[in-house]
Amino acid sequence: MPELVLHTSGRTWTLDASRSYTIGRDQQADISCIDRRVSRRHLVIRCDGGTWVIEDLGSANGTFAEGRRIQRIEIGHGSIVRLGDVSTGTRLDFTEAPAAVSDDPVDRGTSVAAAAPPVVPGPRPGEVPAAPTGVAAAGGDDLFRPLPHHAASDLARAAVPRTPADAGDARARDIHRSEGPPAGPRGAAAALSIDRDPSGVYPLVLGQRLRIGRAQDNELVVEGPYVSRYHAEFRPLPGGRFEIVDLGSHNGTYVNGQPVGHQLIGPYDIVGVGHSTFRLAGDRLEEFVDTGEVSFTARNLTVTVGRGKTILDDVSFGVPEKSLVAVIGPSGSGKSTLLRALTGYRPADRGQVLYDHRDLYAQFAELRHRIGLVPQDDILHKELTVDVALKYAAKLRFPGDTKAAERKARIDEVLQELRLDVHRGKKVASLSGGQRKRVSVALELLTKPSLLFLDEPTSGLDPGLDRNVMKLLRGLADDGRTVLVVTHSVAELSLCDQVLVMAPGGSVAYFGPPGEALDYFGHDSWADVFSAFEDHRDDDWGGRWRASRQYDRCAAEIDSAVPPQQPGAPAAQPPARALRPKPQGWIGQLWTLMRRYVSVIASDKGFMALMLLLPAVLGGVSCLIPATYGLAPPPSDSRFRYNQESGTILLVLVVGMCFSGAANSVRELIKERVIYERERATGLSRSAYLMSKVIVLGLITTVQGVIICAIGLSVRQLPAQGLLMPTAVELCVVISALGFTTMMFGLVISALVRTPEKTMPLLVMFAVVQVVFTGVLFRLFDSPGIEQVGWLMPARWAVAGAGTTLDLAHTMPPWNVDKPDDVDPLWAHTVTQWGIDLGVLLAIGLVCGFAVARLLRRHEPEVMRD
Ligand SMILES: Nc1ncnc2c1ncn2[C@@H]1O[C@H](COP(=O)(O)OP(=O)(O)OP(=O)(O)O)[C@@H](O)[C@H]1O
Repeated sequence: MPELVLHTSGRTWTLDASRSYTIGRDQQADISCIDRRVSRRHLVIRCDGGTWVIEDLGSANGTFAEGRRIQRIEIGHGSIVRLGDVSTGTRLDFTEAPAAVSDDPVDRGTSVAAAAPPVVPGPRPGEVPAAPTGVAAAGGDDLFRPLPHHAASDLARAAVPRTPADAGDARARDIHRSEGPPAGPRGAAAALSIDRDPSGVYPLVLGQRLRIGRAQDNELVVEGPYVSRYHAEFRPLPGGRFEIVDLGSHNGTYVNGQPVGHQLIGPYDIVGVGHSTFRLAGDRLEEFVDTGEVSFTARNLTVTVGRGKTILDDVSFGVPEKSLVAVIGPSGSGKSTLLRALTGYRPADRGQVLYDHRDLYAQFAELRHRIGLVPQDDILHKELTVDVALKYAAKLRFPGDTKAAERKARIDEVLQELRLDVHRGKKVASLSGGQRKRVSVALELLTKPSLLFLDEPTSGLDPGLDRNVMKLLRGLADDGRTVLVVTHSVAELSLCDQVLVMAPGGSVAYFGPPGEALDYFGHDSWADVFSAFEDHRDDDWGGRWRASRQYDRCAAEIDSAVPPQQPGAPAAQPPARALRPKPQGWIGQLWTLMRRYVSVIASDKGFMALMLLLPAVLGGVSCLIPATYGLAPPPSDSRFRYNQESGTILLVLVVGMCFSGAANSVRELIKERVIYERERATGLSRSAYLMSKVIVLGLITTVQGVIICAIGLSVRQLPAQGLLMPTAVELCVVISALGFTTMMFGLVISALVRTPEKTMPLLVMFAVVQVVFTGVLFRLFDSPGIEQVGWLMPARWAVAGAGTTLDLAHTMPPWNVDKPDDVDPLWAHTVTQWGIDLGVLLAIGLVCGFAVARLLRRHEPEVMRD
């Protein structure tokens, strides 16, 4: 009986007549295929009474030969069969094995491969041409899985899978490797999806582009909140190769986790667009949509702080897909540290976090879009209504070309899913703790993350709400997400699939089903377990866990997640360029942030009133100072030569503006630090964020400056003419500039402190220091040390600027009556000096801006720092 040779997707099997072969997507199939259109057990090939036959095993999409669906046909040399689709389905070509082969099946297969490359028959009329030769064809073998070990050994005796002309193929791969980017992340990425079925397989027509995006007129429509309408394009290159080109997408196109503008794609490369990843497989493109059915594994995570103190100790566990995992443990056992390590906020010093076999730290730029994190504190502006808060969040996270209607539709969907629609018009501040937590979860769900982390979502909630929130999380996991929740509450652990128990010292004490946990510890209640942790803090809880039989089960899962190309690789940092926001998004982000900020301010009527009242009062109190000549010098016919009060009035105006400017901003960063941290991790631009504060607060402060001046100067006599402009206008410019700079100082304080309470003492200190350094109370110039410190003070330069306009040096009495011309050089009544004073004042503000940007960096997820 002649042996039959099967050729498909660049591979060849020599079939032995003494046995049958199943083909299907099932890993247990003799020949396992990953085309999604192929059923798990699609067909069987066997030799029946001396004739080779194919029998469809009731496949969903059918088996086709000669343009029609078949149930059973005889096959032989030249037969062509397609699986799943009549013209584009996976193609099987059959030829007879060459006669001159050795008796040994393995040798036989090898000799066929080496000596006689299989002859694949040409297409019949109506057939799509066979896979293109050359590079694209070489990648085609990936459509078929490596055989499971048991099947491989079994088949080695009878069917020898091999690529067409192995040597030539190897050469083709070498060419790919030598011409592509260096090894590293590329190799790591090759592990992706090898054991997953693609969600879709699309034919690539040689010479034709394939555009990917949300819009329906793309050749490949990809849905998702992170996909732009026209996102990226596979472009053909000579030689059957393809490059991926980003079409200016909002959230980027990634190759092996790194953002690219355009890049040549080889068969080992993974292209990321939104929640989809693509891989070239011969003459087709495989799509893998992340629907939450992915593994998530922590391997040997270790975090050390200070002088080598370990706060997370070799933590390993593997989270099954679509599961709810609770992390519990006594206070200080490293739960928050673990969460920060798992989400990339503070990567572990050693170890790996593997998401779908991909290194999260190395590929954070792309994978961050798959992660949702609900921190302990709310990540919404409490002043806004639920609807408005979600609207701004969606604007910041979705691509710029997402229509308002699309965003609204997603918001509606999420609100409905979390049963929040009835609360959508309410202010976040007016919601209960549990409802607020739901809104935070809703915000994170907007972008459909497949992994959701929550840090103590039930803290402060009563047992009923605790249960409600945990049930919500259970539902989210069931709907196709992996949810990991850090919690202090053990009441609802039974709702979870797994529980990770952290022990003092940051090691794992247990990981597994919650129902088996108490048995493992040998206690009746969690209170007893936690007491045992407390009483035996120095015990080796981690060692005990690793020695347990439950650990073996867990270890196997962890090992299976390791990508083969990068065993034991240290946690890598992503390249800085990966983290820079796209320039085209900057203006959009700034505009949205400014609008949101104005909405937040406008929604607080009390605060708005105070903002207007403060300068009005400060300007008003300056009017109470009795001054016959106001801010002007006494007239020449007066009996007075000097106007002492002019300095006092100026001091009150300047200090009032200092206080007002700094007070505007001193709480503005600290009060929304958690929101900033979270948004930064989702791609918010630091400079756009800072600029939004500077512009909005700058405008408010300028208005305040005008109010102070309008009230404070309206009742005063002023010198008839300023240096460049009318005196009042010139003074107003300087006072407003002072407001801007002190506002920037306030931002420095706000970025510096760790708690809002610390802002007030610092604000008071700042204001008092400014009073001292105005240069009006005592002589500052020619006082070594003090003079130089004064140069750092905005008030010093503001008084100087106003002083040049008013010619304060000659209006106020001299410091030394014997030397009336020994005047402050910064007060010289010249246009140049006015320009210098104003310039330095603004320059201090600018320096403050850089300082704020630097300080903000400290509060960002470590992987986002650039
Ligand atoms: N940056 C740091 N420097 C020094 N020690 C730190 C640092 N961060 C955390 N720690 C210490 O590491 C340990 C673990 O802290 P972590 O906040 O992760 O614990 P936790 O289990 O979340 O605690 P809790 O349940 O009280 O929130 C604590 O002892 C903490 O003091």
